Amino acid sequence: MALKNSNPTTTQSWKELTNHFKDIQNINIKDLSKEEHRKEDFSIEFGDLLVDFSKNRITKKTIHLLVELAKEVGLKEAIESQFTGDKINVTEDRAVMHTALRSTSDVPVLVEGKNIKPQIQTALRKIKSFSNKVISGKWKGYTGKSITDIVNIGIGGSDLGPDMIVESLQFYKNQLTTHFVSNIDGDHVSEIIKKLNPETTLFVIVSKTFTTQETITNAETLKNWFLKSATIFDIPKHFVAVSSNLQAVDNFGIDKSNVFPMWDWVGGRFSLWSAVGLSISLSVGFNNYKALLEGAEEMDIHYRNEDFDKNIPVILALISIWYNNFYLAETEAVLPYSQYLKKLPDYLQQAIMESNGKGVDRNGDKVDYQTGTIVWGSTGTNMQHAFMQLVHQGTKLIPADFIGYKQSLYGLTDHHKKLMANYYGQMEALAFGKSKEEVHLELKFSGDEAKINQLLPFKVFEGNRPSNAILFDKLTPRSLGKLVALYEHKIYTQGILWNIYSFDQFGVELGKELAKNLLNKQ
Ligand SMILES: O=P(O)(O)OC[C@H]1O[C@H](O)[C@H](O)[C@@H](O)[C@@H]1O
Repeated sequence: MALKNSNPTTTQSWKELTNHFKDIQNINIKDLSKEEHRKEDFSIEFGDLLVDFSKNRITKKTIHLLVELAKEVGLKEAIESQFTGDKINVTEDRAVMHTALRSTSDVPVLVEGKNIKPQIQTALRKIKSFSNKVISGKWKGYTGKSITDIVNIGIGGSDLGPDMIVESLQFYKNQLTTHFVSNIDGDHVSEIIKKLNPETTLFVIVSKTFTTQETITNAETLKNWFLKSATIFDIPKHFVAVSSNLQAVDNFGIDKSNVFPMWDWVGGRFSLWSAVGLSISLSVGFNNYKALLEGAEEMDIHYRNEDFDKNIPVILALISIWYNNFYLAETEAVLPYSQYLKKLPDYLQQAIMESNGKGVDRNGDKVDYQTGTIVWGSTGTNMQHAFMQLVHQGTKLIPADFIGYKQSLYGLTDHHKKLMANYYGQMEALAFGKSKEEVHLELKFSGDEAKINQLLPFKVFEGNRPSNAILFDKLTPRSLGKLVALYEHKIYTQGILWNIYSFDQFGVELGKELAKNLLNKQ
């Protein structure tokens, strides 16, 4: 079924939202927090995940109207179209099937009339058996030694996803050391080479197209380095590839049996659930990799079936649209209170900004409203000592997602108590601020009245700055899968609401072409 094509700003719901915004734009989160049952009414619990969105400039009416907007633009049908294999990536004439990669149901998913589930299962079995061989030490290098180091060679979606997950699941890691080479900057690969022994290193070349300049250049450099110690007959023991371009992989000299599939119905930035996640499976073992997929599937089922007002990705997408299109907020912060998630903001920048950074609607017309949010962030508590000043007292409205965990992994309870006190403390400070009266009272004992009056304006926190608390019990492969899938569905929801295509990325091409032209002229 084709996606509905309508300018959201011309819908009845948008008109009502515009009027509603005029009525409540000066609403204060502090006043809203006094409402009875505010927390319960503006929270969604889903297994080990609790999303509290009560600290937002929204009322029940806001949510109601936003949900109406989602209905009016055909979100329900759009979600079904995604899950059932319609070619919703219209500009590239492709289905978008990352959800099928993690589906454990027997229901066939047809892409161009062909059930894609069997090939997904075959690929998973291959990932499992290969990972087991390498991790157990049965897979030997050219001198008979077991593998100690994995080098993932890729960029964009073929790097950010696996890198972020491996970093986030460090606690679950096995004895293998995993490296990621992405940048065309030769100093990147050179630094990694310093750490490697060719006899015990496995190279995983990940590129959907197998034409990406950075990846192929890095792969060639690493192959040449490897061949200083080994021969071309040793390549099958040390080089594997993940790609949909079998011819190019063959030309590179990779053994056919060492190729893991990629399909055109999986977008690069949504590909860590495919064999692009091979480095993840090698690093944390296949069972943990599978648990990651299962967590994502849980979120898929929730997204597909839950009513919009209880649907976590939909609600977070709608609230974000409220700020983006009505309050005209330009950016959003993602603030994980876990050092493990330090690469999540980078990963989400590609997922979100490459998907929804579009200025033309599904009709091909230039949009006259804001799309794609700018996302940025870093881990708490470090960022409290860096950029949070601006979020608390600057002139910009920056809605923020605070991601936290009830338990820490190593169980240092003293640390964790302090970490979570900061997690909640920051959200409270943003929402409720500190009034003149409070500041005055605080300063009363510390100086004369003139000094107090001089300092007062600088110490006041306006508050009324929105945040969402995304709280899991514990960081596990499963809960991480759920978290990443949450953001994936938020992206699609927003793309549907903005009437744009979220799955192409033509905007990255021009710079590549120009770089090529410049190279050719040299
Ligand atoms: O996997 P590859 O074909 O090498 O592509 C790697 C990356 O490069 C492109 O420029 C796109 O912007 C990304 O979406 C993609 O993930």
